[in-house]
Amino acid sequence: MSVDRPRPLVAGNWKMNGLKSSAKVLDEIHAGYTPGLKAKVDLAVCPPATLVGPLALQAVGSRVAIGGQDCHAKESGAFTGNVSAEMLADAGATYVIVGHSERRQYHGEKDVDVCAKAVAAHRAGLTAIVCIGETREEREAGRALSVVKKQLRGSTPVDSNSQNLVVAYEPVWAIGTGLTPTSADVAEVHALIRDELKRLVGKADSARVRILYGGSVKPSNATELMAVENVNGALVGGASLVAADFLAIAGAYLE
Ligand SMILES: O=C(CO)COP(=O)(O)O
Repeated sequence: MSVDRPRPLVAGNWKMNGLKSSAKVLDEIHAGYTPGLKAKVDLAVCPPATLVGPLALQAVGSRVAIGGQDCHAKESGAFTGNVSAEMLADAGATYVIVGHSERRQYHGEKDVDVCAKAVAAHRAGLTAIVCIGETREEREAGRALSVVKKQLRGSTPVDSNSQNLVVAYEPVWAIGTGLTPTSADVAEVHALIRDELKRLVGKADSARVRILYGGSVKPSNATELMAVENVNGALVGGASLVAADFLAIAGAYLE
């Protein structure tokens, strides 16, 4: 293994799912995060904002990191309903997802907004998981690479480095659909992201940034997807709600 190859990260995005009773899912993840798995892969769980504090307390000492799913660009103020990166950090989060396609689609977030949120994450000491990915129409029009490149450039703050930035490639058409790109297509996009990262974080650090694949990752396809060059883990939606499935996906790194 090359010295520079980043340690993989498997992160669960619970989206708008999870109640207090979901603590048991985290318990099950703790129980299954064996020393063998800990040696190979980092785990993070990104629950809804209401559960960030409780799950972060529950996760103390477990090496499962907790993250938010979005943050406001400002530290505080009159922004009813929003949560700042500082609040997430205060609640015990160490990651925050920004620019998820569901935020871009349903909340009209543009690259510039995503970048401002990632800046906020860095200001608060959080690692930003910056999400990018093309729609079905864009892929069919042969524009996947140019869309991903533009989103990455527009959404990544200049102060990014391999510690405070994770990139998640999530083709919109693969999210929640059971569809996944071919390994060759994933490899092509991840190679482009790696190459662009040279410009964004510098050549030396670019090899250490974790680039996750997301979109219908399941235990049944994790081994193939995680083996693709420049794939350094997964951002998992639906399958992360079931501890056994989430752990089985992470278990791809034991093979
Ligand atoms: O959007 C996703 C993770 O952020 C992927 O969701 P699914 O794994 O449910 O397709």
